[in-house]
Amino acid sequence: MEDVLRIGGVGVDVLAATYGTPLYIYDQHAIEERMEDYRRYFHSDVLHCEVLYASKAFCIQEMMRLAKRHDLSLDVVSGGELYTALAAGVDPKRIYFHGNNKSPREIEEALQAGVGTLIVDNVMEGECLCAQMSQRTGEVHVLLRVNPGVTAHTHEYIVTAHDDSKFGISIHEQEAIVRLIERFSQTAGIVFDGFHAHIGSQIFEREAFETEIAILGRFLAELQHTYGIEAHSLDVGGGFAVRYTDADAPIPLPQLCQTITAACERQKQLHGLALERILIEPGRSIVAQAGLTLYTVGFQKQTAHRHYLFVDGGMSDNIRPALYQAAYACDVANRMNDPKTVRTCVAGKCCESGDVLIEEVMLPPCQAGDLLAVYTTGAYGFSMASHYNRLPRPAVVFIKDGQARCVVRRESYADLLRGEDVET
Ligand SMILES: Cc1ncc(COP(=O)(O)O)c(C=O)c1O
Ligand SMILES: N[C@@H](CCCC[NH3+])C(=O)O
Repeated sequence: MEDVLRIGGVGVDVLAATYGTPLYIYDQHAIEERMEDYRRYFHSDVLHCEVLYASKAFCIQEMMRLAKRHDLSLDVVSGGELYTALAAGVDPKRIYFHGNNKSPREIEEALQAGVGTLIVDNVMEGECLCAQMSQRTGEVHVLLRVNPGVTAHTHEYIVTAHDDSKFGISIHEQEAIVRLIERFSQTAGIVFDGFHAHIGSQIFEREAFETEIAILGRFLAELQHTYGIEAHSLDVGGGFAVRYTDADAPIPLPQLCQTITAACERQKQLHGLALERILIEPGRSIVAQAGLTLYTVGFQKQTAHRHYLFVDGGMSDNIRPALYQAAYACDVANRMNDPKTVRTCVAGKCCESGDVLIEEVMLPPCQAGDLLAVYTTGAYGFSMASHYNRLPRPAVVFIKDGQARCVVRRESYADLLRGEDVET
């Protein structure tokens, strides 16, 4: 192995010298390969299969363009994500608009743009949509988000389908669901397609998805056989785990896709469902492993129990360790062959004791100016970045075929003042 880490054939020392640090670096080929793999493996002979990229994981125009090029649809959850997708030239019909509290204005924007499908999250939103549709012409497809009450084993902040979740209507509220679907059928322009559920994020167990689908199957059967409501589409969400450290063993993609398609086929057959189409919404598992964050090492210090190594970013570019106690792996990227002899705590530069990127990792002795690569930061890093402590957001670089290209420029101090030239 060379002393300097290379991404897509380019040395990270060259990238740091050209674009500065902190820097989000993506292997574009890895993203595209993953998109293709999803398209290849999410397949059924019985059901039409559709893959949506959950853009919240990493929402920039270039990602939207890649999704479009690889024929993925898009999941957006806000006017801002929708705006980004449209700006990138995504066909609005391929956009699915999620969110538990879309504003009336966002709904209006989505309808105006001709967004293909709205995922209605609660009864009030459904009523708001019906009211807006009765004032206009055109058509919108609707999926209703239901909460199947599945508790997946992941961090409590990213579980989305326990009984008291803020997302979706509980499948136990059948009357409310039936009434809402009736309202949809009475409203010109609304085409009710079926249901959506999403049980959480970074989920490792196949059984969680099998349980989700079995519960949804029984629910669809009850609606179909008791009320004559046919759901032609079922979107089972995303949440597929990735490998952040050696402790993680995600379900391999072919098995994951097979688990989902087989479970859906089984439910269709078991209950004689009218189901024709199934959808999944991977976000993290498309981009996380294709990305890393490159930092420059600054000062170090020894306390009674810890050796601290400070880097030039931190919770402002990666909130996940502070928010979810997320674990990451890293290397001193210009000393890849040096023996790892120092038990190190990697901390950021933000004014918070919790600004620790990696609690404990063995690293080689290193100096100010060395480069530290934190792996698997491609999802929910840039998209959850903040300006805390007025740190400008890092640049984003995509590497393909040995060529680097800056797809988001580094923010300047002047960018931080944008919007403040008002009523002084
Ligand atoms: C509705 C919905 N779909 C898809 C996703 C994407 O999840 P992940 O990035 O874990 O695949 C999320 C986030 O958890 C979500 O809330
Ligand atoms: N942002 C979270 C996951 C939430 C996904 C959106 N529902 C993470 O970084 O793990």
